[in-house]
Amino acid sequence: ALTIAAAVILENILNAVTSGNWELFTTMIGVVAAYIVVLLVVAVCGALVEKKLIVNTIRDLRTDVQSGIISRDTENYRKTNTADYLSALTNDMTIVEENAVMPFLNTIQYAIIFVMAAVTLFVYSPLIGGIMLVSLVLMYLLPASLGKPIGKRQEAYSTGLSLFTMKLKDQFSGYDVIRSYRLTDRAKKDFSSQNDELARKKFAVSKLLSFSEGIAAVVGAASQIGTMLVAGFLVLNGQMTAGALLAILQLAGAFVQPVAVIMQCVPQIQGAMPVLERLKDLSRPAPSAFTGTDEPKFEKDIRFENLTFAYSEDQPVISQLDLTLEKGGKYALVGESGCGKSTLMSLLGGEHSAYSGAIRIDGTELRELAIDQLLGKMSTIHQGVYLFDDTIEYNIGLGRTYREEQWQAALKTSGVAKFLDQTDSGLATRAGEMGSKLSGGQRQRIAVARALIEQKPLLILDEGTSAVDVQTAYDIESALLELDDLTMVTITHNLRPELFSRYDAILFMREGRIQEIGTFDSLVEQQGAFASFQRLENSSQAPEQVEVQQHEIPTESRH
Ligand SMILES: Nc1ncnc2c1ncn2[C@@H]1O[C@H](COP(=O)(O)OP(=O)(O)OP(=O)(O)O)[C@@H](O)[C@H]1O
Repeated sequence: ALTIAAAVILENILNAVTSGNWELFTTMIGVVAAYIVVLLVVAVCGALVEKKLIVNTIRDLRTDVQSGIISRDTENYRKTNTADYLSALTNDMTIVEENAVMPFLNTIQYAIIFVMAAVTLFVYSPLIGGIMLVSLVLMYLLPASLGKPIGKRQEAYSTGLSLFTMKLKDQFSGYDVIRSYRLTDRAKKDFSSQNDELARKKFAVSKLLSFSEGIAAVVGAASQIGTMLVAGFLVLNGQMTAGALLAILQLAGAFVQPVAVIMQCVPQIQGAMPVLERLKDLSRPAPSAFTGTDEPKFEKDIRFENLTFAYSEDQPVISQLDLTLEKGGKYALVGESGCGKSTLMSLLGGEHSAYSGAIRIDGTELRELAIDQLLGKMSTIHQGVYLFDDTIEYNIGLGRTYREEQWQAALKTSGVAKFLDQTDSGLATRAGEMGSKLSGGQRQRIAVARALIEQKPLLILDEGTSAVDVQTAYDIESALLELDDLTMVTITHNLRPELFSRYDAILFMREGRIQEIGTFDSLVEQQGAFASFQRLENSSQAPEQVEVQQHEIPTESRH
Protein backbone atom coordinates (compact mmCIF):
# COMPACT_ATOMS: atom_id res chain seq x y z
CA ALA A 1 0.00 0.00 0.00
CA LEU A 2 2.87 2.35 0.80
CA THR A 3 4.45 1.66 -2.58
CA ILE A 4 1.19 2.55 -4.34
CA ALA A 5 0.79 5.61 -2.09
CA ALA A 6 4.25 6.81 -3.17
CA ALA A 7 3.10 6.79 -6.81
CA VAL A 8 -0.04 8.77 -6.01
CA ILE A 9 1.99 11.29 -3.95
CA LEU A 10 4.47 11.79 -6.82
CA GLU A 11 1.61 12.25 -9.29
CA ASN A 12 -0.01 14.93 -7.13
CA ILE A 13 3.26 16.81 -6.49
CA LEU A 14 4.08 16.96 -10.20
CA ASN A 15 0.52 17.94 -11.16
CA ALA A 16 0.60 20.70 -8.48
CA VAL A 17 3.91 21.98 -9.88
CA THR A 18 2.87 21.88 -13.57
CA SER A 19 -0.52 23.53 -12.84
CA GLY A 20 0.88 26.05 -10.27
CA ASN A 21 -1.50 24.76 -7.58
CA TRP A 22 0.10 26.03 -4.29
CA GLU A 23 -2.67 24.67 -2.09
CA LEU A 24 -2.21 21.13 -3.36
CA PHE A 25 1.57 21.53 -3.11
CA THR A 26 1.52 22.52 0.60
CA THR A 27 -0.97 19.71 1.39
CA MET A 28 1.41 17.26 -0.24
CA ILE A 29 4.29 18.42 2.02
CA GLY A 30 2.21 17.34 5.05
CA VAL A 31 1.28 14.07 3.35
CA VAL A 32 4.94 13.33 2.57
CA ALA A 33 5.93 13.94 6.23
CA ALA A 34 3.21 11.52 7.44
CA TYR A 35 4.23 9.05 4.73
CA ILE A 36 7.85 9.02 5.93
CA VAL A 37 6.83 8.31 9.54
CA VAL A 38 4.54 5.43 8.52
CA LEU A 39 7.18 4.07 6.13
CA LEU A 40 9.77 4.01 8.91
CA VAL A 41 7.50 2.09 11.30
CA VAL A 42 6.38 -0.39 8.62
CA ALA A 43 9.90 -0.97 7.29
CA VAL A 44 11.36 -1.67 10.75
CA CYS A 45 8.44 -3.88 11.86
CA GLY A 46 8.41 -5.72 8.53
CA ALA A 47 12.13 -6.49 8.75
CA LEU A 48 11.76 -7.66 12.34
CA VAL A 49 8.84 -9.96 11.48
CA GLU A 50 10.78 -11.38 8.55
CA LYS A 51 13.88 -12.13 10.66
CA LYS A 52 11.76 -13.70 13.40
CA LEU A 53 9.98 -15.91 10.85
CA ILE A 54 13.31 -17.10 9.41
CA VAL A 55 14.82 -17.84 12.82
CA ASN A 56 11.70 -19.70 13.98
CA THR A 57 11.34 -21.72 10.78
CA ILE A 58 14.94 -22.94 10.91
CA ARG A 59 14.66 -23.62 14.65
CA ASP A 60 11.51 -25.74 14.11
CA LEU A 61 13.02 -27.58 11.16
CA ARG A 62 16.14 -28.36 13.20
CA THR A 63 13.98 -29.67 16.06
CA ASP A 64 12.00 -31.89 13.67
CA VAL A 65 15.11 -33.31 12.00
CA GLN A 66 16.93 -33.98 15.28
CA SER A 67 13.83 -35.58 16.75
CA GLY A 68 13.39 -37.78 13.65
CA ILE A 69 17.00 -38.93 13.78
CA ILE A 70 17.19 -39.62 17.51
CA SER A 71 13.86 -41.51 17.44
CA ARG A 72 15.02 -43.94 14.75
CA ASP A 73 15.36 -47.55 15.78
CA THR A 74 18.92 -48.87 15.96
CA GLU A 75 18.72 -50.60 12.58
CA ASN A 76 17.59 -47.45 10.76
CA TYR A 77 19.90 -45.16 12.73
CA ARG A 78 22.99 -47.17 11.76
CA LYS A 79 22.14 -47.08 8.04
CA THR A 80 23.42 -43.50 7.82
CA ASN A 81 26.83 -42.20 8.77
CA THR A 82 26.71 -39.84 11.77
CA ALA A 83 28.60 -37.20 9.75
CA ASP A 84 25.62 -37.17 7.38
CA TYR A 85 23.34 -36.39 10.29
CA LEU A 86 25.66 -33.62 11.45
CA SER A 87 25.82 -32.17 7.95
CA ALA A 88 22.01 -32.23 7.67
CA LEU A 89 21.67 -30.30 10.93
CA THR A 90 24.32 -27.72 10.08
CA ASN A 91 25.23 -27.32 6.39
CA ASP A 92 21.86 -28.28 4.96
CA MET A 93 20.10 -25.89 7.36
CA THR A 94 22.18 -23.03 5.95
CA ILE A 95 21.30 -24.08 2.39
CA VAL A 96 17.60 -24.17 3.27
CA GLU A 97 17.72 -20.84 5.12
CA GLU A 98 19.49 -19.01 2.29
CA ASN A 99 17.92 -20.76 -0.67
CA ALA A 100 14.44 -21.70 0.46
CA VAL A 101 13.16 -19.79 3.50
CA MET A 102 14.51 -16.32 2.69
CA PRO A 103 13.57 -16.46 -1.02
CA PHE A 104 10.16 -17.88 -0.10
CA LEU A 105 9.39 -14.95 2.21
CA ASN A 106 10.70 -12.53 -0.44
CA THR A 107 8.47 -14.18 -3.01
CA ILE A 108 5.36 -13.71 -0.88
CA GLN A 109 6.24 -10.13 0.00
CA TYR A 110 7.02 -9.15 -3.59
CA ALA A 111 4.05 -11.07 -5.00
CA ILE A 112 1.76 -8.85 -2.90
CA ILE A 113 3.54 -5.67 -4.09
CA PHE A 114 3.32 -7.00 -7.65
CA VAL A 115 -0.44 -7.61 -7.52
CA MET A 116 -1.12 -4.21 -5.93
CA ALA A 117 1.08 -2.41 -8.46
CA ALA A 118 -0.41 -4.33 -11.40
CA VAL A 119 -4.00 -3.49 -10.37
CA THR A 120 -3.14 0.21 -9.92
CA LEU A 121 -1.25 0.28 -13.23
CA PHE A 122 -4.31 -1.13 -15.02
CA VAL A 123 -6.41 1.59 -13.40
CA TYR A 124 -4.02 4.28 -14.72
CA SER A 125 -3.59 2.77 -18.19
CA PRO A 126 -4.94 -0.65 -19.24
CA LEU A 127 -2.72 -0.51 -22.33
CA ILE A 128 0.56 -0.14 -20.40
CA GLY A 129 -0.60 -2.66 -17.80
CA GLY A 130 -1.39 -5.22 -20.51
CA ILE A 131 1.90 -4.75 -22.38
CA MET A 132 3.97 -5.14 -19.22
CA LEU A 133 2.10 -8.17 -18.02
CA VAL A 134 2.52 -10.09 -21.27
CA SER A 135 6.22 -9.27 -21.62
CA LEU A 136 6.96 -10.20 -18.02
CA VAL A 137 5.10 -13.51 -18.18
CA LEU A 138 7.05 -14.45 -21.30
CA MET A 139 10.36 -13.49 -19.79
CA TYR A 140 9.58 -15.24 -16.51
CA LEU A 141 9.53 -18.62 -18.21
CA LEU A 142 13.25 -18.53 -19.08
CA PRO A 143 14.83 -18.39 -15.62
CA ALA A 144 12.13 -20.70 -14.24
CA SER A 145 13.45 -23.40 -16.57
CA LEU A 146 16.76 -23.19 -14.66
CA GLY A 147 15.10 -24.51 -11.48
CA LYS A 148 15.63 -28.20 -12.17
CA PRO A 149 19.31 -28.04 -13.14
CA ILE A 150 19.98 -25.82 -10.12
CA GLY A 151 18.20 -28.44 -7.98
CA LYS A 152 20.50 -31.17 -9.24
CA ARG A 153 23.60 -29.12 -8.57
CA GLN A 154 22.34 -28.03 -5.16
CA GLU A 155 21.80 -31.70 -4.26
CA ALA A 156 25.32 -32.57 -5.40
CA TYR A 157 26.64 -29.69 -3.28
CA SER A 158 24.73 -30.97 -0.24
CA THR A 159 26.13 -34.50 -0.74
CA GLY A 160 29.58 -32.92 -1.12
CA LEU A 161 29.10 -31.14 2.21
CA SER A 162 28.21 -34.47 3.85
CA LEU A 163 31.34 -36.14 2.48
CA PHE A 164 33.38 -33.15 3.54
CA THR A 165 32.05 -33.34 7.12
CA MET A 166 32.63 -37.10 7.12
CA LYS A 167 36.24 -36.63 6.03
CA LEU A 168 36.84 -33.98 8.67
CA LYS A 169 35.30 -36.12 11.39
CA ASP A 170 37.43 -39.07 10.30
CA GLN A 171 40.62 -37.01 10.29
CA PHE A 172 40.07 -35.38 13.66
CA SER A 173 39.03 -38.70 15.25
CA GLY A 174 42.08 -40.38 13.73
CA TYR A 175 44.44 -37.59 14.83
CA ASP A 176 46.67 -39.95 16.85
CA VAL A 177 47.10 -42.37 13.94
CA ILE A 178 47.80 -39.51 11.52
CA ARG A 179 50.48 -38.10 13.82
CA SER A 180 52.21 -41.29 14.77
CA TYR A 181 52.24 -42.73 11.23
CA ARG A 182 53.40 -39.41 9.74
CA LEU A 183 50.28 -39.01 7.61
CA THR A 184 49.97 -35.26 8.14
CA ASP A 185 50.95 -34.39 4.56
CA ARG A 186 48.57 -36.95 3.11
CA ALA A 187 45.82 -35.65 5.40
CA LYS A 188 46.45 -32.11 4.12
CA LYS A 189 46.42 -33.30 0.51
CA ASP A 190 43.23 -35.33 0.99
CA PHE A 191 41.55 -32.40 2.65
CA SER A 192 42.71 -30.01 -0.01
CA SER A 193 41.30 -32.11 -2.88
CA GLN A 194 37.99 -32.54 -1.01
CA ASN A 195 37.93 -28.80 -0.37
CA ASP A 196 38.56 -28.06 -4.08
CA GLU A 197 35.81 -30.47 -5.08
CA LEU A 198 33.40 -28.77 -2.68
CA ALA A 199 34.29 -25.32 -4.01
CA ARG A 200 33.70 -26.62 -7.57
CA LYS A 201 30.26 -27.92 -6.63
CA LYS A 202 29.35 -24.66 -4.90
CA PHE A 203 30.45 -22.64 -7.93
CA ALA A 204 28.41 -24.89 -10.24
CA VAL A 205 25.30 -23.80 -8.31
CA SER A 206 26.37 -20.15 -8.23
CA LYS A 207 26.98 -20.16 -12.00
CA LEU A 208 23.36 -21.04 -12.79
CA LEU A 209 22.07 -18.65 -10.14
CA SER A 210 24.14 -15.86 -11.76
CA PHE A 211 22.40 -16.58 -15.07
CA SER A 212 19.00 -16.22 -13.50
CA GLU A 213 20.10 -13.03 -11.68
CA GLY A 214 21.39 -11.57 -14.97
CA ILE A 215 18.20 -12.38 -16.85
CA ALA A 216 16.13 -10.88 -14.03
CA ALA A 217 18.14 -7.64 -14.16
CA VAL A 218 17.73 -7.35 -17.96
CA VAL A 219 13.99 -8.02 -17.74
CA GLY A 220 13.66 -5.30 -15.10
CA ALA A 221 15.54 -2.65 -17.06
CA ALA A 222 13.88 -3.48 -20.41
CA SER A 223 10.35 -3.34 -19.02
CA GLN A 224 10.94 0.00 -17.28
CA ILE A 225 12.40 1.65 -20.37
CA GLY A 226 9.60 0.20 -22.51
CA THR A 227 6.96 1.58 -20.14
CA MET A 228 8.53 5.00 -20.17
CA LEU A 229 8.46 5.08 -23.99
CA VAL A 230 4.79 4.05 -24.18
CA ALA A 231 3.78 6.48 -21.39
CA GLY A 232 5.78 9.31 -23.05
CA PHE A 233 3.88 8.66 -26.27
CA LEU A 234 0.53 8.92 -24.41
CA VAL A 235 1.55 12.24 -22.74
CA LEU A 236 2.67 13.68 -26.11
CA ASN A 237 -0.68 12.61 -27.54
CA GLY A 238 -2.47 14.46 -24.72
CA GLN A 239 -3.99 11.24 -23.37
CA MET A 240 -2.22 11.45 -20.00
CA THR A 241 -0.92 14.14 -17.57
CA ALA A 242 2.80 14.45 -16.72
CA GLY A 243 1.91 13.54 -13.10
CA ALA A 244 0.28 10.30 -14.26
CA LEU A 245 3.43 9.49 -16.26
CA LEU A 246 5.54 9.88 -13.10
CA ALA A 247 3.07 7.71 -11.15
CA ILE A 248 3.20 5.04 -13.88
CA LEU A 249 6.98 5.05 -13.84
CA GLN A 250 6.94 4.64 -10.08
CA LEU A 251 4.36 1.82 -10.39
CA ALA A 252 6.33 0.18 -13.17
CA GLY A 253 9.26 0.02 -10.75
CA ALA A 254 6.99 -1.54 -8.13
CA PHE A 255 5.74 -3.93 -10.82
CA VAL A 256 9.05 -4.90 -12.34
CA GLN A 257 11.19 -5.15 -9.20
CA PRO A 258 8.98 -7.85 -7.64
CA VAL A 259 9.06 -9.82 -10.86
CA ALA A 260 12.84 -9.55 -10.98
CA VAL A 261 13.10 -10.69 -7.36
CA ILE A 262 10.61 -13.52 -7.86
CA MET A 263 12.41 -14.64 -11.01
CA GLN A 264 15.56 -14.91 -8.95
CA CYS A 265 13.88 -16.60 -6.00
CA VAL A 266 11.86 -19.29 -7.80
CA PRO A 267 14.83 -21.20 -9.28
CA GLN A 268 16.63 -20.78 -5.97
CA ILE A 269 13.71 -22.36 -4.09
CA GLN A 270 13.36 -25.11 -6.70
CA GLY A 271 17.09 -25.73 -6.33
CA ALA A 272 16.83 -26.12 -2.56
CA MET A 273 13.86 -28.52 -2.79
CA PRO A 274 15.93 -31.77 -2.96
CA VAL A 275 17.81 -30.69 0.19
CA LEU A 276 14.55 -29.80 1.90
CA GLU A 277 13.10 -33.18 0.87
CA ARG A 278 16.11 -34.92 2.42
CA LEU A 279 15.57 -33.01 5.67
CA LYS A 280 11.88 -33.89 5.61
CA ASP A 281 12.78 -37.56 5.16
CA LEU A 282 15.07 -37.37 8.17
CA SER A 283 12.39 -35.72 10.27
CA ARG A 284 9.77 -38.36 9.45
CA PRO A 285 9.78 -41.55 11.53
CA ALA A 286 11.72 -44.16 9.51
CA PRO A 287 9.61 -47.29 8.92
CA SER A 288 10.70 -49.74 11.58
CA ALA A 289 10.53 -53.51 11.32
CA PHE A 290 9.90 -53.56 15.06
CA THR A 291 6.38 -52.27 15.44
CA GLY A 292 5.24 -54.59 18.23
CA THR A 293 3.46 -53.18 21.26
CA ASP A 294 3.46 -56.07 23.76
CA GLU A 295 5.14 -55.22 27.02
CA PRO A 296 8.22 -57.39 27.52
CA LYS A 297 8.13 -59.00 30.96
CA PHE A 298 11.24 -61.21 30.96
CA GLU A 299 10.25 -63.44 33.84
CA LYS A 300 11.24 -66.79 32.37
CA ASP A 301 13.64 -67.06 29.48
CA ILE A 302 15.00 -65.86 26.15
CA ARG A 303 14.91 -68.39 23.30
CA PHE A 304 16.69 -68.24 19.98
CA GLU A 305 14.95 -70.71 17.66
CA ASN A 306 16.46 -71.86 14.39
CA LEU A 307 17.95 -68.39 14.04
CA THR A 308 19.72 -67.47 10.81
CA PHE A 309 21.10 -64.05 9.94
CA ALA A 310 23.42 -62.65 7.27
CA TYR A 311 24.81 -59.15 6.74
CA SER A 312 25.26 -59.93 3.04
CA GLU A 313 23.00 -62.44 1.33
CA ASP A 314 25.38 -65.30 0.65
CA GLN A 315 27.31 -65.40 3.95
CA PRO A 316 25.23 -66.28 7.04
CA VAL A 317 26.89 -65.07 10.24
CA ILE A 318 24.32 -66.85 12.45
CA SER A 319 23.21 -70.20 11.13
CA GLN A 320 20.20 -72.20 12.38
CA LEU A 321 21.12 -71.41 15.96
CA ASP A 322 19.07 -72.73 18.91
CA LEU A 323 19.69 -71.49 22.42
CA THR A 324 17.80 -70.83 25.66
CA LEU A 325 18.93 -68.30 28.27
CA GLU A 326 17.15 -68.75 31.61
CA LYS A 327 16.24 -65.69 33.66
CA GLY A 328 18.91 -65.09 36.31
CA GLY A 329 21.37 -67.35 34.48
CA LYS A 330 25.03 -66.44 34.02
CA TYR A 331 26.44 -67.36 30.61
CA ALA A 332 29.86 -67.03 29.08
CA LEU A 333 29.70 -66.81 25.30
CA VAL A 334 33.03 -67.78 23.78
CA GLY A 335 34.44 -68.69 20.41
CA GLU A 336 36.89 -67.63 17.76
CA SER A 337 37.01 -64.01 16.68
CA GLY A 338 34.37 -63.40 14.00
CA CYS A 339 32.23 -66.46 14.82
CA GLY A 340 29.17 -64.23 15.44
CA LYS A 341 29.04 -63.64 19.22
CA SER A 342 28.45 -59.89 19.10
CA THR A 343 26.06 -60.29 16.18
CA LEU A 344 23.95 -62.77 18.18
CA MET A 345 23.63 -60.29 21.05
CA SER A 346 22.94 -57.37 18.68
CA LEU A 347 20.04 -59.39 17.22
CA LEU A 348 18.61 -59.65 20.73
CA GLY A 349 18.89 -55.85 20.98
CA GLY A 350 16.77 -55.39 17.81
CA GLU A 351 19.67 -54.05 15.75
CA HIS A 352 18.78 -56.15 12.68
CA SER A 353 15.38 -57.28 11.52
CA ALA A 354 16.28 -59.43 8.51
CA TYR A 355 16.70 -62.68 10.42
CA SER A 356 14.80 -65.90 9.96
CA GLY A 357 13.71 -68.14 12.83
CA ALA A 358 12.65 -66.52 16.08
CA ILE A 359 13.90 -64.69 19.14
CA ARG A 360 11.38 -65.08 21.95
CA ILE A 361 11.27 -63.34 25.32
CA ASP A 362 8.99 -65.40 27.58
CA GLY A 363 7.51 -66.89 24.41
CA THR A 364 6.76 -63.61 22.58
CA GLU A 365 8.68 -62.91 19.37
CA LEU A 366 10.88 -59.82 19.36
CA ARG A 367 8.92 -58.16 16.53
CA GLU A 368 5.73 -58.30 18.62
CA LEU A 369 7.35 -56.61 21.60
CA ALA A 370 7.66 -52.88 22.25
CA ILE A 371 11.35 -52.74 21.39
CA ASP A 372 12.07 -49.56 23.39
CA GLN A 373 10.73 -51.19 26.53
CA LEU A 374 12.85 -54.25 25.86
CA LEU A 375 15.95 -52.07 25.43
CA GLY A 376 15.06 -50.50 28.77
CA LYS A 377 15.54 -53.91 30.35
CA MET A 378 18.95 -54.65 28.89
CA SER A 379 22.34 -53.08 28.93
CA THR A 380 25.23 -53.92 26.64
CA ILE A 381 28.72 -52.90 27.62
CA HIS A 382 31.19 -52.95 24.75
CA GLN A 383 34.92 -52.51 24.72
CA GLY A 384 34.49 -48.90 23.61
CA VAL A 385 32.20 -47.29 26.16
CA TYR A 386 30.53 -43.98 25.38
CA LEU A 387 30.70 -41.32 28.08
CA PHE A 388 29.10 -37.89 27.89
CA ASP A 389 31.31 -34.85 28.42
CA ASP A 390 29.94 -34.43 31.92
CA THR A 391 30.66 -35.61 35.48
CA ILE A 392 31.14 -39.23 36.49
CA GLU A 393 27.95 -38.87 38.54
CA TYR A 394 25.95 -37.81 35.48
CA ASN A 395 27.47 -40.60 33.41
CA ILE A 396 26.30 -43.18 35.93
CA GLY A 397 22.91 -41.79 37.01
CA LEU A 398 22.15 -40.03 33.67
CA GLY A 399 20.39 -37.27 35.59
CA ARG A 400 17.95 -39.62 37.35
CA THR A 401 17.53 -39.76 41.11
CA TYR A 402 18.57 -42.88 43.04
CA ARG A 403 18.72 -43.70 46.73
CA GLU A 404 22.05 -43.50 48.55
CA GLU A 405 22.23 -47.29 49.04
CA GLN A 406 21.62 -47.82 45.30
CA TRP A 407 24.55 -45.51 44.56
CA GLN A 408 26.79 -47.27 47.06
CA ALA A 409 25.95 -50.75 45.73
CA ALA A 410 26.47 -49.73 42.09
CA LEU A 411 29.75 -47.95 42.82
CA LYS A 412 31.12 -50.88 44.81
CA THR A 413 30.04 -53.72 42.51
CA SER A 414 31.24 -51.95 39.37
CA GLY A 415 34.61 -51.13 40.90
CA VAL A 416 34.07 -47.37 40.43
CA ALA A 417 34.48 -46.83 44.19
CA LYS A 418 38.01 -48.21 43.87
CA PHE A 419 39.25 -45.40 41.63
CA LEU A 420 37.12 -42.48 42.87
CA ASP A 421 39.68 -41.67 45.60
CA GLN A 422 42.34 -41.14 42.97
CA THR A 423 40.29 -38.52 41.11
CA ASP A 424 40.31 -34.76 41.86
CA SER A 425 36.65 -34.38 42.73
CA GLY A 426 35.21 -37.88 43.13
CA LEU A 427 31.82 -38.24 41.46
CA ALA A 428 31.98 -34.60 40.35
CA THR A 429 35.08 -35.29 38.22
CA ARG A 430 34.47 -34.53 34.58
CA ALA A 431 34.91 -37.35 32.10
CA GLY A 432 36.09 -35.13 29.20
CA GLU A 433 35.16 -35.45 25.53
CA MET A 434 34.18 -39.09 24.97
CA GLY A 435 35.61 -39.88 28.42
CA SER A 436 39.11 -38.76 27.38
CA LYS A 437 40.10 -37.77 30.91
CA LEU A 438 39.53 -41.30 32.21
CA SER A 439 41.30 -44.57 31.48
CA GLY A 440 39.65 -47.28 29.35
CA GLY A 441 39.14 -49.42 32.45
CA GLN A 442 37.60 -46.53 34.39
CA ARG A 443 35.21 -45.89 31.52
CA GLN A 444 34.13 -49.53 31.48
CA ARG A 445 33.57 -49.52 35.24
CA ILE A 446 31.36 -46.43 34.88
CA ALA A 447 29.35 -48.25 32.19
CA VAL A 448 28.88 -51.23 34.52
CA ALA A 449 27.75 -48.88 37.32
CA ARG A 450 25.32 -47.21 34.89
CA ALA A 451 23.72 -50.57 34.13
CA LEU A 452 23.64 -51.66 37.76
CA ILE A 453 22.12 -48.53 39.29
CA GLU A 454 19.17 -48.80 36.88
CA GLN A 455 18.85 -52.48 37.97
CA LYS A 456 18.42 -53.68 34.42
CA PRO A 457 17.62 -57.39 34.52
CA LEU A 458 19.79 -58.32 31.51
CA LEU A 459 23.44 -57.40 31.19
CA ILE A 460 25.61 -58.21 28.20
CA LEU A 461 29.31 -57.71 28.74
CA ASP A 462 30.83 -57.74 25.26
CA GLU A 463 34.50 -57.67 26.25
CA GLY A 464 33.06 -55.24 28.79
CA THR A 465 35.89 -55.60 31.29
CA SER A 466 38.69 -56.08 28.77
CA ALA A 467 40.30 -52.75 29.60
CA VAL A 468 40.59 -53.22 33.37
CA ASP A 469 43.43 -55.02 35.11
CA VAL A 470 43.04 -58.73 35.76
CA GLN A 471 42.30 -58.34 39.47
CA THR A 472 39.66 -55.61 38.94
CA ALA A 473 38.06 -57.57 36.09
CA TYR A 474 37.91 -60.58 38.35
CA ASP A 475 36.37 -58.55 41.20
CA ILE A 476 33.75 -56.95 38.94
CA GLU A 477 32.73 -60.22 37.31
CA SER A 478 32.67 -61.99 40.66
CA ALA A 479 30.37 -59.35 42.10
CA LEU A 480 28.08 -59.53 39.07
CA LEU A 481 27.93 -63.32 39.27
CA GLU A 482 26.57 -62.93 42.80
CA LEU A 483 23.55 -60.89 41.68
CA ASP A 484 20.77 -63.50 41.69
CA ASP A 485 18.20 -61.51 39.67
CA LEU A 486 20.64 -60.51 36.99
CA THR A 487 20.79 -62.45 33.74
CA MET A 488 24.26 -62.00 32.36
CA VAL A 489 25.93 -62.95 29.09
CA THR A 490 29.66 -62.34 29.08
CA ILE A 491 31.46 -62.38 25.75
CA THR A 492 35.11 -62.83 26.52
CA HIS A 493 38.42 -64.14 25.25
CA ASN A 494 39.85 -64.22 28.75
CA LEU A 495 39.11 -67.84 29.65
CA ARG A 496 40.02 -67.96 33.32
CA PRO A 497 39.03 -71.30 34.93
CA GLU A 498 38.52 -69.74 38.39
CA LEU A 499 35.80 -67.48 36.97
CA PHE A 500 34.45 -69.75 34.26
CA SER A 501 33.60 -72.47 36.72
CA ARG A 502 31.18 -70.04 38.41
CA TYR A 503 29.10 -69.47 35.27
CA ASP A 504 25.91 -71.54 34.86
CA ALA A 505 26.92 -72.44 31.33
CA ILE A 506 29.63 -71.87 28.78
CA LEU A 507 28.20 -71.34 25.30
CA PHE A 508 30.85 -72.28 22.79
CA MET A 509 30.15 -70.80 19.39
CA ARG A 510 31.64 -71.78 16.04
CA GLU A 511 30.68 -70.49 12.61
CA GLY A 512 27.39 -69.01 13.70
CA ARG A 513 26.16 -71.95 15.81
CA ILE A 514 26.35 -73.01 19.42
CA GLN A 515 28.62 -76.00 19.09
CA GLU A 516 28.93 -76.97 22.75
CA ILE A 517 27.06 -75.97 25.85
CA GLY A 518 27.60 -76.99 29.47
CA THR A 519 29.32 -76.04 32.71
CA PHE A 520 33.01 -75.30 32.50
CA ASP A 521 33.96 -78.52 34.31
CA SER A 522 31.74 -80.70 32.13
CA LEU A 523 33.10 -79.18 28.93
CA VAL A 524 36.70 -79.59 30.06
CA GLU A 525 35.97 -83.18 31.03
CA GLN A 526 34.34 -83.77 27.65
CA GLN A 527 37.63 -82.76 25.99
CA GLY A 528 35.75 -81.47 22.95
CA ALA A 529 36.01 -78.33 20.86
CA PHE A 530 35.76 -75.89 23.80
CA ALA A 531 38.49 -77.66 25.77
CA SER A 532 40.97 -77.44 22.90
CA PHE A 533 39.94 -73.82 22.16
CA GLN A 534 40.50 -72.91 25.80
CA ARG A 535 43.93 -74.57 25.87
CA LEU A 536 44.92 -72.66 22.75
CA GLU A 537 43.62 -69.29 23.98
CA ASN A 538 45.20 -69.67 27.40
CA SER A 539 48.54 -70.67 25.99
CA SER A 540 48.53 -67.57 23.78
CA GLN A 541 47.66 -65.40 26.80
CA ALA A 542 50.02 -67.18 29.21
CA PRO A 543 52.53 -64.34 29.73
CA GLU A 544 49.78 -62.05 30.94
CA GLN A 545 48.22 -64.51 33.34
CA VAL A 546 48.35 -63.30 36.90
CA GLU A 547 47.22 -65.09 40.02
CA VAL A 548 44.06 -63.38 41.20
CA GLN A 549 42.91 -63.30 44.77
CA GLN A 550 39.48 -64.78 45.27
CA HIS A 551 38.02 -62.18 47.62
CA GLU A 552 34.95 -62.71 49.71
CA ILE A 553 32.26 -60.58 48.01
CA PRO A 554 31.11 -57.78 50.33
CA THR A 555 27.54 -58.57 51.39
CA GLU A 556 26.25 -55.01 50.78
CA SER A 557 27.09 -55.27 47.11
CA ARG A 558 24.91 -58.33 46.68
CA HIS A 559 21.44 -57.91 45.34
N1 LIG B 1 27.85 -54.29 10.54
C1 LIG B 1 28.41 -55.30 9.88
N2 LIG B 1 28.30 -55.38 8.55
C2 LIG B 1 28.82 -56.41 7.86
N3 LIG B 1 29.48 -57.43 8.43
C3 LIG B 1 29.63 -57.43 9.76
C4 LIG B 1 29.10 -56.36 10.55
N4 LIG B 1 29.39 -56.61 11.85
C5 LIG B 1 30.06 -57.79 11.86
N5 LIG B 1 30.21 -58.27 10.62
C6 LIG B 1 30.84 -59.55 10.24
O1 LIG B 1 30.15 -60.60 10.90
C7 LIG B 1 31.04 -61.58 11.37
C8 LIG B 1 30.79 -61.80 12.86
O2 LIG B 1 31.14 -60.63 13.56
P1 LIG B 1 30.94 -60.51 15.13
O3 LIG B 1 31.33 -59.13 15.54
O4 LIG B 1 29.58 -60.97 15.48
O5 LIG B 1 32.01 -61.59 15.64
P2 LIG B 1 32.52 -61.89 17.12
O6 LIG B 1 32.44 -63.35 17.30
O7 LIG B 1 31.81 -61.03 18.11
O8 LIG B 1 34.05 -61.44 16.97
P3 LIG B 1 35.08 -60.83 18.06
O9 LIG B 1 35.34 -61.91 19.06
O10 LIG B 1 36.29 -60.53 17.23
O11 LIG B 1 34.47 -59.60 18.64
C9 LIG B 1 32.44 -61.08 11.04
O12 LIG B 1 32.87 -61.77 9.89
C10 LIG B 1 32.27 -59.61 10.75
O13 LIG B 1 33.17 -59.18 9.77
